[in-house]
Parts: sequence; C-alpha cells; structure tokens
Amino acid sequence: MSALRTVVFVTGNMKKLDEVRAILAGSVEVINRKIDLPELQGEPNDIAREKCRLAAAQVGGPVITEDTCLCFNALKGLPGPYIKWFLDKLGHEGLNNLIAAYPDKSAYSLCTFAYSAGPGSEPIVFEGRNNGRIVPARGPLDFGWDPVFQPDGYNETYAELDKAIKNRISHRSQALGLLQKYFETLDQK
Ligand SMILES: O=P(O)(O)OP(=O)(O)OP(=O)(O)OC[C@H]1O[C@@H](n2cnc3c(O)ncnc32)[C@H](O)[C@@H]1O
Ligand SMILES: [Mg+2]
Repeated sequence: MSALRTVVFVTGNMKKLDEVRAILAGSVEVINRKIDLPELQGEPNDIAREKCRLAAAQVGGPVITEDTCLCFNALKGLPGPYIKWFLDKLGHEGLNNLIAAYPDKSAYSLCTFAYSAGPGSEPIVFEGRNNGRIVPARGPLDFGWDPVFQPDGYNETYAELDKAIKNRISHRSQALGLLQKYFETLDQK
C-alpha cells in the first residue's frame, strides 16, 4: 500500500478543518496552518486562487485552501463570498429577512478548494455545489449558516443532519471528491 499523501490546509476555521479531515480520512493526512489570509473581492474562483497563492507563499510548499459561499438565487448569488460578514452582522434571522420580500427562497452552497504545488505554482481549483433553500434556523448553532440551509431532498437543515450525511452530500465533500481524483492522477505519474 502506498503511504498517505500529506497536505497542508491553510484555514482559520476549525469546523472546516474537522469536516475536511473526516471526508479525507484514510486517503489524505491533513495538517493545519492557521494563517488569516486576506481575501480579495470578486468572483469565488478568483478569490480561491488568490487565497491559495498567498498561502503557498507563506508556507513555502504545497498547500490547499478553501473558500465557501452561500448564494441566494433571489439575490443573484449574493451574499456569495461575503456570507461570513453578512452572517456576523445579521445573524440567522437577518439572513432570512434579506429574502423575506422574495417568494424564491432557493440557495446554493458553493465550495472552492484550491491546490498549489508551491510558491509560484498556479493554483488549480475544484468546485462543489449543493442546492437547497433558506429556512428559519433549526438545529445546533455551532457551524456558520448550517442552521438556515436545508439541502434539496432532505427535511433537515445541514445543522440537523447527521454529520456523516452532511459530509456525504455537502458542497465541501463534492469539491474534495474532485481534489482526491486529482491527487490520484498525480500518484499515477
Ligand atoms: O480561514 P478561512 O478558510 O477563510 O475560513 P473562514 O471561516 O474565513 O471561511 P470563508 O472565508 O470561506 O467564509 C465562509 C463563511 O461561511 C461559513 N461556513 C463555511 N463552510 C460552512 C459550512 O459547511 N456550513 C456552514 N457555514 C459554513 C464560515 O464559518 C464563514 O462564516
Ligand atoms: Mg475567510
């Protein structure tokens, strides 16, 4: 059997780290570096790439980074990459209020992982997306906007779902599935 691949994941968010470790368990060993990286404004893809370039430069070696968006269709994709600040300022109720005037409560969670082989090496991005809708908060309050996002096909919010189910269907697990496939192609070289 080949040795586990080890990768440095630069994030300040320990809940993300827990999920990434759970999803990649048995295939990739994840080492955390907690560096607060500045984040660009703009499109999710560009934000994710730039975050990864900065992380690779700081770490001086191969890294992964991740940027998560929560996009409301009634608001043409906003708050998107700015969800962290909207959630901080408005809370779960405020997120619901943002779209109170719109009949369309549909939303999607979008996760963009970026991998750089090291400083100067152009990041490669892997996107995962899960459709759902915004609901009044239900379930444990310990991870971001999980209580207000109900994925399509489920009667529970992300927060209410068993962690193993969230980790099977989430934006994050879909993006990591693509990253794992990419790592497999590297292993074959
Ligand atoms: O250091 P980084 O990796 O940037 O960590 P962060 O917490 O700043 O994360 P983002 O910049 O990607 O902002 C995403 C926001 O969405 C939250 N979030 C991320 N993934 C989530 C998930 O799966 N469920 C609920 N909330 C999530 C997270 O707590 C932030 O408030
Ligand atoms: Mg961040």
